[in-house]
Amino acid sequence: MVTLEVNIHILLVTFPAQGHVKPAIRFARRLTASNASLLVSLATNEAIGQQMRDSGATGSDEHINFETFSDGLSVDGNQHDVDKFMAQLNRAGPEGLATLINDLQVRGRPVHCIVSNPFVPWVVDVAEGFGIPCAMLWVQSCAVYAIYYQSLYRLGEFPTPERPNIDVSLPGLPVLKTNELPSFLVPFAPYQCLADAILGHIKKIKKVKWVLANSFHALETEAIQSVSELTPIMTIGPLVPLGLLERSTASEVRGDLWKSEDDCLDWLNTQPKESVIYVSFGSIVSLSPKQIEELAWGLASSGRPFLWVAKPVDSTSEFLLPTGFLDAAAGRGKIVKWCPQVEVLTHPSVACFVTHCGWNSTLETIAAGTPILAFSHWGDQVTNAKFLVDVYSVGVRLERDAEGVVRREEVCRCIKEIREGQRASKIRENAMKLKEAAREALEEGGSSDKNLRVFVEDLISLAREEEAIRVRLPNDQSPDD
Ligand SMILES: O=c1ccn([C@@H]2O[C@H](COP(=O)(O)OP(=O)(O)O[C@H]3O[C@H](CO)[C@@H](O)[C@H](O)[C@H]3O)[C@@H](O)[C@H]2O)c(=O)[nH]1
Repeated sequence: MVTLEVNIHILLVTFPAQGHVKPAIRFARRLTASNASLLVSLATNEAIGQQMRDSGATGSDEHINFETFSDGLSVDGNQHDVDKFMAQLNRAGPEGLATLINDLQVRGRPVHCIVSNPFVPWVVDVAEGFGIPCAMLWVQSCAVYAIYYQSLYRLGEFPTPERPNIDVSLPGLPVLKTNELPSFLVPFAPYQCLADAILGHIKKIKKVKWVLANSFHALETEAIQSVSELTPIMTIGPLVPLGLLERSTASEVRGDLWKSEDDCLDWLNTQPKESVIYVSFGSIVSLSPKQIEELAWGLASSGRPFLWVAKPVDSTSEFLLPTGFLDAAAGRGKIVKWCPQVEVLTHPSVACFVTHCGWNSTLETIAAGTPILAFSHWGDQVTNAKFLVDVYSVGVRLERDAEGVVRREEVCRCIKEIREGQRASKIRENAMKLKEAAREALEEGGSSDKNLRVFVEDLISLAREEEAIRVRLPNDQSPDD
């Protein structure tokens, strides 16, 4: 391991959401494990910072420091109106972040590089204002990156209000129907502010020195090749705990925003091998009461044990299970509000995962080699589902009816399909091959390992140059003067 005379301090600014905090912490761990000269400060807004402290997510790690910046909202402020929240974050975030950077300088921790994940385009401007080199940690798939990039620059034909339903054909990707594109790109789709934020971030990509993607080459070879011809990208994933790939038993800072009900692992210990259906929709997706009802009765009538993460969207709402369901599923079903997903996915009792196909869940499942029942909702999830089912062939898609509901019969049909018959065997075989490919990407000399080293070496060279300039300059001059 190369060590430097100076420490290199990386400020990792994460969008305040579970699906962004988790890969950011895992990236921080990879960096600090790769070189003893690297220190990482992970920064998010005050509300999420508080939530992380409350759930014990900030755990101890001598090379990773947890910081917050102000977005002008109180820590217990209502963040559930996405439009208002994004507007506030865009308005107050830049000043809050600039204050934090100055404060770190005063505390003797000048920042050498800023890394941000998507949805916070203003971070690039703040970094530029301070003259600090900037990287983007892309926390979705490279295929999705390619789609957003080409939509931004209209490099292909995309749906418009006049022609909302077209097939989109882009190099290196399968033909995508409108409902397989990241939903923010579909005309009149909800959460336009998120489309603006993500496209706004990609627009600034020319000012960013490195784009580091949480993916791996063997998974997305063609998409990576085709997008690389347009704009540079380096895969450094999958950002999953190494224990998931059986490479290490090192403990991880888990980064959960909610207290995890770890005793579900004891319950899993009592279940037969490869029998349990694990069900979770990540941190943001909410199901309609009708959908909860259909899913519940589908699980109850599947005849199999299940572990269901039934999380209310926020502290003011409840997750209402249908009357009689708990009695019907007694002894066979376990319901929790949050679980240690990585441990669950690797538990020998788990047979398959009913997932919303968020990118972290997707990569964790791939790394665990667990077959998937794809139940996507919006954003990149729909594109991830397309790839999981039709390209990687590691899952089965739960189909919605004309009202947009996945009915109980469909739940049962898919559980049967992923467990029995020829397609099920092929899916299990493919899942094991992808797991192996994920392991290879991360092992020494693997594609993601090499890219991470390139990034770290670039940082070291930059720090050396800066140090050389500082030594040559008189004491009262900074390199920028
Ligand atoms: O009980 C649970 C449930 C989830 N998780 C973890 O929470 C994370 C969830 O991330 P993800 O699967 O990506 O879902 P979301 O939180 O919904 O992520 C949002 O952000 C992602 C990155 O932008 C997008 O890919 C998703 O579509 C978007 O919904 C994963 O690491 C899970 O292991 C737990 O630890 N315990």
